[in-house]
Amino acid sequence: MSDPLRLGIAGLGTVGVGVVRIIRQQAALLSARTGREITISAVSARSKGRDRGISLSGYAWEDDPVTLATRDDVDVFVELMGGEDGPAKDATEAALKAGKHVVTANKAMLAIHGQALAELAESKGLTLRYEAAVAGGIPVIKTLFEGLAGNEIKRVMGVMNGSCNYILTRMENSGKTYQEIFAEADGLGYLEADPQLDVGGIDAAHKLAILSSIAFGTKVDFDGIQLEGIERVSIEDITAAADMGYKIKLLGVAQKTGRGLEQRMQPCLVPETSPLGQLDGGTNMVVIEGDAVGQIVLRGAGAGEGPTASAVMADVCDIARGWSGSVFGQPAASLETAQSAQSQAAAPYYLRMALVDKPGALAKIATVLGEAGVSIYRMRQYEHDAPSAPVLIVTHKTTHAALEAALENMQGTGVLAGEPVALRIEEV
Ligand SMILES: NC(=O)C1=CN([C@@H]2O[C@H](COP(=O)(O)OP(=O)(O)OC[C@H]3O[C@@H](n4cnc5c(N)ncnc54)[C@H](OP(=O)(O)O)[C@@H]3O)[C@@H](O)[C@H]2O)C=CC1
Ligand SMILES: N[C@@H](CCO)C(=O)O
Repeated sequence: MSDPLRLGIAGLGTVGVGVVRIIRQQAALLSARTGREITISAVSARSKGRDRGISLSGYAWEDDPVTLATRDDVDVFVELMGGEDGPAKDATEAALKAGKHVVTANKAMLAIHGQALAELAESKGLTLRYEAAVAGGIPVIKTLFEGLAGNEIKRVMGVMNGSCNYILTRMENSGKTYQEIFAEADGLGYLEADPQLDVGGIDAAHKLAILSSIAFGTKVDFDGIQLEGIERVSIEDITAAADMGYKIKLLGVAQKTGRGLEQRMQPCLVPETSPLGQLDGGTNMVVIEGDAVGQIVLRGAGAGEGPTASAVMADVCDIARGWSGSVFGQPAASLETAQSAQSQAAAPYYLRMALVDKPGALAKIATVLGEAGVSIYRMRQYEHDAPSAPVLIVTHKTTHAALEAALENMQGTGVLAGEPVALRIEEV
């Protein structure tokens, strides 16, 4: 049997503790599978005295993650602290400069600094792996790297933030408002310390940026993502969408078009019978379309101690086996700079509006839509007591530009009793 693979783990929170637990509980299985013992030389976290519910005996303690990352008895630096910059980035860079492989779960760091870190790792002939950074326990990075290596990837999409999917599903099941369910999720500890990372769509967009790079051979381009969170999704829209046969999901979509790389993370309607429509609670789903394989769907836990530690250990095991490879699936120097493109592909849209309840109001809206070239596919007006009439419209496929023109022209009709809501319907 080869020499042990010695880890230095910085970060002993949810994920770090999960990794230590697997290494302690599954030592025999891990060495049988990799042909090497996997050991922990040293650990680091902020507070040494904190009870973490696991024994850390036998591991050296370092207060400073950079010192940990560069220790002589560390072969692989495992970064599980989080944060785009600060100690996570400092220690990752220090580890690579000191000749250590790195495994991280840190999507924020990779979405912003992925290219520079990849270039550094590859210049040193080192491995930088991050299976846990996207969709937690779902092996989506490995699927793209290995299982789909023979495919030209056409589209990647999915629900990649469990907290948002939990909130949207709970709103749907309970009929409660966004504000009520946000407070509930926060109270249950389901949200990041900065909840804006979740509900603002930023965490999910970090993940999408990483997937796009691997799928399309482009440099990670977080800034190129058209981003909108779930804060403005109302219970009225969730209920109305359900009535028309749809669910609202925070959906990430990335695809290469003739004009460049289209990346968007925004609330969309999906058919309730589709796999994405049936994804409830905190679960994640990633849908990948390849030219040869067609469409595949991956589903599983996107967060939590066990699932995320499982993904970290997949990377550790690959390094133990001596498997390496480029950080984003092809040499970092060969990744193209993405030309970001707004979606121009036609799609159906959902429109919810309140109209002044007087003769000809609906006709005026239909005229404005028609003049912009937007064709109505389905329409519903509900019984009402209020002076305004609630109207739902599902359009035929139309471009975003045509829809925007129609929405703008509606303002001049004098029949709107509130701001219309328009959401894209994603065909999945
Ligand atoms: N939790 C999850 O389900 C998932 C998490 N991830 C990613 O995994 C990473 C870790 O997440 P998670 O375990 O949830 O985070 P936690 O907040 O639970 O743990 C963070 C750990 O890092 C330590 N830490 C923070 N700052 C420092 C520092 N300056 N020096 C040393 N140690 C430090 C903390 O120390 P102390 O305990 O003493 O405070 C803590 O042990 C993040 O990048 C996250 O985005 C990815 C997928 C899912
Ligand atoms: N806040 C994230 C954690 C996993 O990245 C989520 O809800 O999916």
